[in-house]
Amino acid sequence: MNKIDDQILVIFGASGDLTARKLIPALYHLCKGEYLPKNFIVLGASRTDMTDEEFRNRVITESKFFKDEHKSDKACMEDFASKLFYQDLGGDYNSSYEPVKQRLLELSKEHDIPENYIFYLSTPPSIYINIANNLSAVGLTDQSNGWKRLVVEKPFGYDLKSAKKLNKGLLKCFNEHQIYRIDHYLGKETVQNLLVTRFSNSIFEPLWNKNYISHVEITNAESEGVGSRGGYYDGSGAFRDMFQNHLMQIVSLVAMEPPYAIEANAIREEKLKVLKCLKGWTPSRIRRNTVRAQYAANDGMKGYKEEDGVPEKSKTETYAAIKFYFENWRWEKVPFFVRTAKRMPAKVTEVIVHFKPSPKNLFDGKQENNKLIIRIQPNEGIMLNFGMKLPGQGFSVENVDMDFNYSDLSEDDVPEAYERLLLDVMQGDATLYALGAEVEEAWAFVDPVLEAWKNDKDIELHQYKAGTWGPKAADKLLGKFDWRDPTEDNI
Ligand SMILES: NC(=O)C1=CN([C@@H]2O[C@H](COP(=O)(O)OP(=O)(O)OC[C@H]3O[C@@H](n4cnc5c(N)ncnc54)[C@H](OP(=O)(O)O)[C@@H]3O)[C@@H](O)[C@H]2O)C=CC1
Ligand SMILES: O=C1O[C@H](COP(=O)(O)O)[C@@H](O)[C@H](O)[C@H]1O
Repeated sequence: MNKIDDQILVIFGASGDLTARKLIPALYHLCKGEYLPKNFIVLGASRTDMTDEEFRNRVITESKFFKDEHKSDKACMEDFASKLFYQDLGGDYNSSYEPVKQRLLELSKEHDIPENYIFYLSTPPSIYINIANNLSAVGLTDQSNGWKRLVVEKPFGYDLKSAKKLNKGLLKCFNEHQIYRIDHYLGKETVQNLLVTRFSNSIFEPLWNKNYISHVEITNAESEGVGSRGGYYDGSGAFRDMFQNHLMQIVSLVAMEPPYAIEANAIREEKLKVLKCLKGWTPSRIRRNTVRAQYAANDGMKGYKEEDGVPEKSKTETYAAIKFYFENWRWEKVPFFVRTAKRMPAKVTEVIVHFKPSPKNLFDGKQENNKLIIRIQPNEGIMLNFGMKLPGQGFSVENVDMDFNYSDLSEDDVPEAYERLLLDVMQGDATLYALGAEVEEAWAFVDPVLEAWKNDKDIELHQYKAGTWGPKAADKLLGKFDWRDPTEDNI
């Protein structure tokens, strides 16, 4: 691991859910694993009036995470807690950030830390530009005495127009290379492993194209409903919440060309290039190739419209399935099928690469195609499905699985996505963060679908029973293929 500069991480929105549930636990693990630099401080900042001690209580003593898992590690906890500080922003995020600046200078001096600051935006997105402007107004974007980085949480815009506005607003205060747009799926080990699977194994890459691949299928299923996030979710829906960002990132990693190196610019440029090859939409193609649906009450589970914060007449989709193509040499005419939903039978994310059949079936019975299944979560791993001769007379073929479980590779637990991503930004490595142009390209693809779903009366909002695999219409979308049931085996 590269040496990490001493630094201060400033979290805006530090009184919120993400800070307590994800960021602080991830930082604690990094501290426990001795990954943090020698001099490191977290400065929480938000409008809530709190002292340093009250902030520590809020995110450690009262945290469910620390109650559940880490009672015993007292010395570690105390060391970690001593790194946490808090700065009240006064009434709102628009007051001058002079007090934040003074506090940072004091902390830098006291703890012998250069003015290396990460500003992590963990507030509602509506105030991201305000925060950037306020930082710039008091000179906190100035890099003469230390580097400055900005981490931006999703959602990165609501549509192409707002994403462009956000990019433009942030770029007035920070350069592109200082901006880290977070997508926690890129922090998942098996998502990163997609690069290794493809580009470190000469047996896969020669087959990774239209000559050998029949279609690519991606399932992202959650068993939970929207829970307490109904208010947020209803303004978003499955397509914005999961497809535009996380699933488009996975799709780009599956479809991109080999990068010239495993480094930020090389990988991000290839992802951007392949997104530019996505085949555009026409109204009829959207009608034929997209399906949206909402979960209905079933088996003791509430329907979406009965969830807290969701309007009774909501038309927001909790299920989205889509078929699309890339127009390039590698993928011409290879359909990609992606589905994402809440309230499915299981929580699972997997990529399935379906290979074409061999040119002629020489053996008894129907020939099953080879499949490579990349399980992103849970039970991270890879499974290759291929035909073998059944023992005995004749040539009967049965498809068998060769599987590899990611946990067999190391005794260590698979690190949480936020740990990896936080450590990367601390080191200035943007490989697993999205470029502004990538985000805009993804919105350009998603926008026409959302527009049609809103306005095209011929596009139905289907229903599916909570706890099932979605509406029949999504099966039709696959034509002669079938969705794989991810619960049929456990890799
Ligand atoms: N929670 C999660 O699991 C995930 C969250 N995100 C994203 O991370 C960001 C933070 O999420 P989360 O912590 O859940 O959000 P919260 O709603 O908990 O907000 C974070 C903090 O922002 C401040 N805040 C809230 N509303 C406003 C407002 N209207 N104006 C100014 N400040 C406000 C509050 O602090 P105070 O009042 O003290 O200033 C609040 O504690 C969001 O952009 C979210 O989309 C992304 C992925 C997952
Ligand atoms: O960004 C989001 O992701 C979660 C799913 O994340 P996972 O790591 O648990 O797969 C999703 O529940 C949420 O709606 C969405 O905003």
